[in-house]
Amino acid sequence: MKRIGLLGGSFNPAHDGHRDISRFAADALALDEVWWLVSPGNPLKPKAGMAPLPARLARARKVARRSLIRPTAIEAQLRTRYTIDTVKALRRRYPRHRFIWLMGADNLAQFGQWRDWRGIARIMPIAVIARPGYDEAARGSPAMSWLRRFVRPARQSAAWTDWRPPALVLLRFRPDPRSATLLRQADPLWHREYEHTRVRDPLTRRLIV
Ligand SMILES: Nc1ncnc2c1ncn2[C@@H]1O[C@H](COP(=O)(O)OP(=O)(O)OP(=O)(O)O)[C@@H](O)[C@H]1O
Ligand SMILES: O=C(O)c1ccc[n+]([C@@H]2O[C@H](COP(=O)([O-])O)[C@@H](O)[C@H]2O)c1
Repeated sequence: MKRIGLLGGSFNPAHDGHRDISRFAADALALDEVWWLVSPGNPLKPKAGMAPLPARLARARKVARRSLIRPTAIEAQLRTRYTIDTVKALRRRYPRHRFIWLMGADNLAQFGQWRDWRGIARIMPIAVIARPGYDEAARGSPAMSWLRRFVRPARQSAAWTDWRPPALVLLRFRPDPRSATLLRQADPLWHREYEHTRVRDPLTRRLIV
């Protein structure tokens, strides 16, 4: 049985903030691995400005080097876009693993707009990582008014495999202001470097095109 954190994202591009929050969360939650689910396309985000999936996965692999992080584009293979479908498919495919959903506070602020978000929370525990500028919106979010009753103390976070979902834990590490938006502003063509890179998905061994 492996304990796995799932961090879904556009990773457009992946950055050291993703790496640091993943490592902190792995520590707090005693995780064996953190899988970065590099999304073929966030259903709520416009396609414009989204770098190609192979470039986003290649960059994520580079940022995640020599760590317990495994970037994957498995949603492309599962043909899932909505997180509810992804988490159901992953549980079927890996019945021996235990999964916890990880997300930054900005995602919790929007969580009420995700398809069947209560269903997601009923499937696996959720750990939310504080993020500068978003914590108030997250605390007051529509989803939080339902999730609040399921909050567990952060000091118990390593015991998450004993929790019966819904269960939510709020993790606070050193606030990390890094974001993909800032990186795109500094270098909108960051993905050029990966244009001719052939990238294999480390989880499925498939070539990503
Ligand atoms: N600095 C950070 N602190 C906390 N959580 C973060 C941070 N950066 C990213 N995350 C979280 O990592 C996951 C993937 O993030 P994503 O790929 O959207 O990167 P991003 O930096 O938020 O991108 P963008 O600026 O384009 O929205 C999300 O759950 C997001 O909340
Ligand atoms: O399932 C949904 O309705 C849904 C709506 C918006 C975002 N998500 C997921 O949330 C994760 C974060 O996305 P992003 O683009 O904010 O990095 C990523 O895994 C998306 O697939 C999921």
